Amino acid sequence: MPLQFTGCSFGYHRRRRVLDALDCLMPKGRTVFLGPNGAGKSTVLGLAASALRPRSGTVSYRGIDSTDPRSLKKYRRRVAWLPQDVESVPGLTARQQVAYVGWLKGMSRSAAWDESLRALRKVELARQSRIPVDRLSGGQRRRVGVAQSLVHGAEVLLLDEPTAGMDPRQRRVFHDVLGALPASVHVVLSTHDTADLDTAYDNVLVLVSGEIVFGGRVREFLHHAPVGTAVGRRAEAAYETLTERTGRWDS
Ligand SMILES: Nc1ncnc2c1ncn2[C@@H]1O[C@H](COP(=O)(O)OP(=O)(O)OP(=O)(O)O)[C@@H](O)[C@H]1O
Repeated sequence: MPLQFTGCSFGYHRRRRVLDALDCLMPKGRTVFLGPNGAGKSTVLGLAASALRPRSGTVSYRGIDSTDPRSLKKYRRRVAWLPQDVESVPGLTARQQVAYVGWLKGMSRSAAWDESLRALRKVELARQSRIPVDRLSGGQRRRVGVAQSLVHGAEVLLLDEPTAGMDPRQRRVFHDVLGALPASVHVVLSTHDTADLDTAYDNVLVLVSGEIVFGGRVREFLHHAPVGTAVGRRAEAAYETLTERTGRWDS
């Protein structure tokens, strides 16, 4: 069973609901999560990470319910989340912070320490491993965040605009890291970048105003581009068709 939202409603504080009884299945493989600013992508990923709690409904992975306090720990061990803002733990170096996240996810101290360096190597940050995270650049901090999401070998990676602020080389490194993950790892990645969509991902989810307007394979998504669209523009055109069809502006 993949990651599943069932009748999930959520709003921040007492404000209007961002999600209203959302039913959604995030299938196996690499899923790119698209939608206009403010559509609710970060909210969905935060709920999937169990960092946010739905007002009603459930979020589960392979039948493990994140909204049940008895299974929350088990759920969190399977899931890794890279939020939009990677926080630095004051005083910790890049390696210490990545190891700390591994330990929080249930690894032994020594395994977390060893794996932290391996994860930092993957994102080409081994040389900066002794530098406090709050002294790294924005793009480097995002790479620490990617290392944090890799450290404990999670079954599900939830990545919220992971390449924002990365230079072109590091974006390539990131996509290589993604490509080298075992096929069994589920990846859900939010982005506004539709380039390379057909080669980098298996599935597409499009969210508009808290509603899924498309969920399916990349091939089916590309069929939404108007006939005659140049091959290089098909993903962008399909996205425009699907988001404009709703006739609403989200930002
Ligand atoms: N911490 C918060 N407090 C109050 N409202 C919030 C908070 N975070 C998000 N929202 C609101 O929830 C809605 C969905 O926001 P969200 O960040 O999930 O969208 P998004 O699709 O990720 O947007 P973007 O593409 O700009 O990152 C927006 O109306 C936003 O203003």
